[in-house]
Amino acid sequence: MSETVLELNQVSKFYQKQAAIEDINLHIEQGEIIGIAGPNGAGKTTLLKIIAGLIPNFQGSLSLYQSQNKRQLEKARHQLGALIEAPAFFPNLSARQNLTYFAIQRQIKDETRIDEVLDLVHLNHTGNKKFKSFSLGMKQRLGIALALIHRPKLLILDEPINGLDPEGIIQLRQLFKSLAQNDNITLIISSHILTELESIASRFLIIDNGHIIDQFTHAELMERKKPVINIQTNDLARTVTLINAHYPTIKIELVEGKLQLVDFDIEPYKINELLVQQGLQVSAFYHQVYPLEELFMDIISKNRGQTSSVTSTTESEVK
Ligand SMILES: Nc1ncnc2c1ncn2[C@@H]1O[C@H](COP(=O)(O)OP(=O)(O)OP(=O)(O)O)[C@@H](O)[C@H]1O
Repeated sequence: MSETVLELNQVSKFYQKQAAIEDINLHIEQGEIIGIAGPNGAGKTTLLKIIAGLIPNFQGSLSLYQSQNKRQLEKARHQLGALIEAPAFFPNLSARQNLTYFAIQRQIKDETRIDEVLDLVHLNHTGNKKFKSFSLGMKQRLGIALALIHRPKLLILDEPINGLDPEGIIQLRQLFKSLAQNDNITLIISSHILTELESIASRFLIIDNGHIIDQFTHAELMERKKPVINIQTNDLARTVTLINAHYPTIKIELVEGKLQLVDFDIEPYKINELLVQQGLQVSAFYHQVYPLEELFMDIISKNRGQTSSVTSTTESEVK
C-alpha cells in the first residue's frame, strides 16, 4: 500500500514582499519520482529548500510522513536526503575520506555503507584522488553519495545532472530509477534538462513565477505530446502547397529554414511518398518527438499570455 510522503498546503515564501513561491499545494506518495521544471527564478530551489527544512520560515503548512509540528518534523527529516547547492567537502581529502568524516559526524556506524554509496555513484575507483581535482560531475556524484549515506526514504535533488558527461547522466538515470523501483525511495528532482527529466520522472510539476502552473503524470504527458515532422526539400513553397492540398488539417510552420508539421493523423511516410511522387527532392524528413520540452514551452507561453508557437503557414510566407 502506498504511503503519503509529503503534503504541502498553501505554502508561500516571500522575500521583501516578493513571492519566491506562492500558494503551493502538493501531495506526494512513496515511490514517486517527481520532476520539477521551470524557468530561471521560477521558485524550484526555494520549494526544495522548504521541503528539506533549509528555509524554516514560510507561510502555509507542510507535513512529512504525517509529521507536522516542529519537533516531529525534525525527526521525520532524518528520512530525507538532499543535494541542494554544493555540499562543503574538504578539498584535500579523497571521496572515501570525505564520506568517512560525514559518516562519523552523523553517527553512522556501518562502515560498509561508505563503500556501498561510493559503488552506487560509481566513485569507488577514485582511490586517493583529492576532491579538489575531481571533475564537476564527480563532485556532483559525491554530493549524491552523501545525500544517500543514511539510507533516506526521500531524496531531494536540485539540478543533480548539471555538469555531467553523457556516461555520467546515463549512470545517474539508472541509479535514480533503481532507487525508486528497487528501494522504494521517493525522489524529487529539479532539472533544466527536460529530455533527461522526461526519462526519469513519473510525475512532472511545471513551476513559473512561484506557482505550480501545471502537473501531469508520465502517461498524461504521452497523451498530450505533440509529435513533429521536420521536412527539408528543394522547393519549400511547393511542398507547402502540396501538403495543404492533400492534407488540409495539417499545420505547417517554417522553422530555421525547414518545414515543421504538427497535428497530423496519418502515417508520416505517406507525406514523404507524396512529395517524392510529385518530383520534389526531399533532403531531410525526420520525426521529432520531445514531448516534455514541447509541452513545457506551450505551458509557459500560455501562462505568460503569449500565443503558442505553432501556426499555419501559407505558401506566400514561405517564399
Ligand atoms: N535568499 C533570497 N533572498 C531574496 N530573494 C530570493 C532569495 N532566494 C531566492 N530568491 C528569489 O526567489 C525567486 C525564486 O528563486 P529560486 O532560486 O527558488 O528559483 P529557481 O527556479 O530555483 O531558479 P534557477 O532555475 O535559476 O535555479 C527568484 O526571484 C529569486 O531571486
